[in-house]
Amino acid sequence: MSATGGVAGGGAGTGYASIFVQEDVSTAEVDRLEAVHAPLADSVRDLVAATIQTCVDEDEVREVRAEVDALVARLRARRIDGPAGVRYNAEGRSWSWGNAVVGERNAVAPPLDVVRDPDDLVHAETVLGVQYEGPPGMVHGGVGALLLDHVMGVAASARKRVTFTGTLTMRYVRATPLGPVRIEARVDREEGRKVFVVATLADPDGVTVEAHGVFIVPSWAVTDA
Ligand SMILES: CCCCCCCCCCCCCC(=O)SCCNC(=O)CCNC(=O)[C@H](O)C(C)(C)COP(=O)(O)OP(=O)(O)OC[C@H]1O[C@@H](n2cnc3c(N)ncnc32)[C@H](O)[C@@H]1OP(=O)(O)O
Repeated sequence: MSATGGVAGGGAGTGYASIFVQEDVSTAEVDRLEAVHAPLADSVRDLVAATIQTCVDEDEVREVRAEVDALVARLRARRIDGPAGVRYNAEGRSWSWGNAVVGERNAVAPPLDVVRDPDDLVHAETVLGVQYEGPPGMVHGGVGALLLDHVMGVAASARKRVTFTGTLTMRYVRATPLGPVRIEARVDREEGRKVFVVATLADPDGVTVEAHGVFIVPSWAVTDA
């Protein structure tokens, strides 16, 4: 999120008009809310991992389930109706709390902080735990594609330009062990509304996945800026 600016977008008929929403809220207030909610998502991540790994007895599992159901009911007592969408303020701060990769409130998302360097290399690091397993002890191939897609999308989208994934090609060079990973992406070239992006996913021993993508500035998002 820190790598993207606000995007005035989602024209009539696109279906996106209601999810790119400008809000009259200060950056300080958005930061304050994130500081309250992000730790809850962290705790839920721990809950997911604990649910996979627990060896407690069956009665304990049933009791924990009842407690979790009660917590869910408390959180749902007041809630938005539908997805969190992408929001931005007049200061250019954007936030997408439900995003599957970077959503600050989304426990499904690994805690991925995407950074854009001054030379436009976009990168992110995270540790993939037991929740992301595919082959035994290894990262699920779709999870690798998910992370790459997002970081590549940030690279393609640049500051005030929004792009959508058109085509993604993955070459799985070798299996990625669960644990620390680094994703890097950069724009290779542009042709009209098409942005060609190259990227890698790596473990500490080197590249495990190479990716090429075509990201498209949708016709409804074309601006003069
Ligand atoms: C606050 C804001 C934050 C914003 C977030 C920032 C970071 C977020 C990061 C998120 C990252 C996660 C990101 C996600 O998860 S994005 C979600 C996954 N992607 C989608 O859902 C996309 C669905 N498809 C579409 O919306 C449209 O089909 C698009 C927008 C792709 C094109 O529809 P449009 O009507 O505009 O296009 P056009 O027909 O005029 O064609 C234009 C040109 O493009 C070429 N072409 C067309 N389709 C494809 C294709 N599939 N592959 C390759 N090329 C394609 C076409 O030949 C033509 O080329 P040329 O003939 O001119 O040479």
